Amino acid sequence: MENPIVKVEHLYHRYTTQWAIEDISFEIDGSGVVGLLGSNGAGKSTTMNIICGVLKQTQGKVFINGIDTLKHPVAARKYIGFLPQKPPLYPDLTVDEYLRFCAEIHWMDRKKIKTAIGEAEERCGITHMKDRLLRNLSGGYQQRVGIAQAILHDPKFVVLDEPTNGLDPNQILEVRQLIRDIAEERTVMLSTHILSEVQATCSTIKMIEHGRVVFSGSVDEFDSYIEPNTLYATFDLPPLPDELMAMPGIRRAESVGSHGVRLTYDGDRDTIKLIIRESVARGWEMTEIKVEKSSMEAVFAKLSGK
Ligand SMILES: Nc1ncnc2c1ncn2[C@@H]1O[C@H](COP(=O)(O)OP(=O)(O)OP(=O)(O)O)[C@@H](O)[C@H]1O
Repeated sequence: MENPIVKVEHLYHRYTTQWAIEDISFEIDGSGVVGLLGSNGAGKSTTMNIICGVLKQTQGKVFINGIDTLKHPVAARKYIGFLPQKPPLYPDLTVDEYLRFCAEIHWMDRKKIKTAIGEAEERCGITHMKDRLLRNLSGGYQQRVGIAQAILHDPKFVVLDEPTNGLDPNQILEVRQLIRDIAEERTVMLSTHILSEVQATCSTIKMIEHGRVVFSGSVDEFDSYIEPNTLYATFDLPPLPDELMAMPGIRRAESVGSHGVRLTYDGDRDTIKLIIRESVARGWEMTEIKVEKSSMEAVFAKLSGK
């Protein structure tokens, strides 16, 4: 059986006396984008830095494609591309010079470097900037160069620490599209605390709080983590909220505009059926009824204990 691209086993780290992360374990496999979520200081960067071999864990193991990162760090790193929170760019180099330098520190085969740089530049939409000094690039282009260095050696696993931080809204959209593109043929893990970013780019989520994994699953599972208990209905001849509150299973009712009503209910499908029957019987002329899920923000707040 093939090894998962990443396996983290009982990972602990402390910088000083307190644990920054405690007993983190997970596996990641297949292509797509995994979102690493968590509040400020939750332990995302610590986890990513350890996985990428730039920080040595206090305890626990990381395997990249089955390779133990402590025993064989150089072999493991061949499979990893990493864009840290602060991209390691050298402002006095041109894009081409910088990517050549990165290829050399990845010990890439010299004969393949030129082609690899050309491909990475094309992929990241920076070919026309290849002779520009990095200091003269906009934040969005600098981020693309950072992503280009992370995919230059064609790694199976790419780690991006807050890749859209500091970009303007247009640059954010472009970089997210680029991330989705590069995740078509490899696994990408990105950290963020922007929930719309997770919805726009990720297929699965791992959430860390106080150094521990508090959620692991699909974006849909995250969305449905809080049992939905709100209904939204519209009527051509809406009833008074009190009429709805008198029905079994309805806890609250409030009017929204001239035709809408938001209802807090007991979560039972029979309550929805009852509202529909009553609407017909009493001539309220219902035009829509839907279950409203909790927002990602509400799920995030619940999981982070806030
Ligand atoms: N070099 C360091 N020395 C001491 N403590 C540190 C160091 N780096 C991080 N920490 C602490 O470790 C904990 C986890 O930090 P980490 O940077 O991993 O969190 P994060 O989830 O990436 O946060 P953010 O979203 O703010 O980047 C925090 O309490 C942080 O203060």
